[in-house]
Amino acid sequence: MPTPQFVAEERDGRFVRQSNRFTDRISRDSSSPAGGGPDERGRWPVEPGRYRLIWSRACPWAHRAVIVRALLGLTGAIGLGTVDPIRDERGWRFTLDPDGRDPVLGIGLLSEAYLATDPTYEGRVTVPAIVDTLTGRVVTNDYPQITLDLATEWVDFHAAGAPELYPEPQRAELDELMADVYADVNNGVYRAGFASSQDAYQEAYDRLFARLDALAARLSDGRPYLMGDRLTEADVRLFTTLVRFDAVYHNHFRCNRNKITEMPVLWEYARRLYRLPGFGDTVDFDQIKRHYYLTHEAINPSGIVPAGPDPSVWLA
Ligand SMILES: N[C@@H](CCC(=O)N[C@@H](CS)C(=O)NCC(=O)O)C(=O)O
Repeated sequence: MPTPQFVAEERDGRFVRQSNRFTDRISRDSSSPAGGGPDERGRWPVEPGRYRLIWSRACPWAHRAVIVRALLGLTGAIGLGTVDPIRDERGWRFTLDPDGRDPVLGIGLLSEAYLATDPTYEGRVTVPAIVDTLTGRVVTNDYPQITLDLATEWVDFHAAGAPELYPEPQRAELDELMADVYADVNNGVYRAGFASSQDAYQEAYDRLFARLDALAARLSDGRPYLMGDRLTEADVRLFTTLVRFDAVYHNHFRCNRNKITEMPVLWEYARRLYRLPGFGDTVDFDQIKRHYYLTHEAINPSGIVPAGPDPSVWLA
């Protein structure tokens, strides 16, 4: 049975994210033949049509992979399975599919793929996960690496004109920027929301808004994207938190110094991204809100899902 979400993941009132993951990779460097499993370094061969990305529309970490897959034109090369935004005590379920089973993998619960990979697995069953359709095994749930590998290992299958999301000359700066965005923003909202002491909450809140102010200052020179004129992985990573912010984090996670709609530079930037193919068209506010407000009982015991905010502001 999967571990309940976020139990026992704290230290001194501070929320600590799990680190155990499946960390194999799909790589151009794999020495395995087509149809083969991982090589001695855990590298699976790049093969269009073979792998299936499993996501929840609610999950910001999984959402990044879906945006990157769309931006790079990999929708035909890598399949997509969608779990129900509401986990029950068995974890993520394919209840949105006919007969409650993923039509390609034939499983009803994502945990089946995890246990097929490692029958002794006791970590969290998380999305995103990339599953091998030939064996039903989880290749990776290592979400930071998944998107970087889509950008760098799948280049032979990118659409013509696809953006270079992780450009070599900018990697040092990008890595530093993405580390800050992760610590203070992507994970920062969770650190505020799941803090169980006032001090831990305050620290996360302060760091979150200091970082958002710094990001707004960075964008205030008129650049369209964080790294300048070109869209990169950093924009994808920031977007998935910004798009959930007013609907969930501001209220549910008490990140309420202000809404994103009240930060003019960030709001304009977020809406610019929202309008790009792959971004707004992969956002589902209903599933996002139902996931957070219905499954974090400790934070929202009534299970009431707020009616607002009006999502049409994103397209105004
Ligand atoms: N927890 C993952 C990141 C992805 C993640 O947290 N996904 C969430 C959904 S947003 C999940 O699947 N949670 C299920 C659980 O923690 O049991 C990790 O740190 O490796």
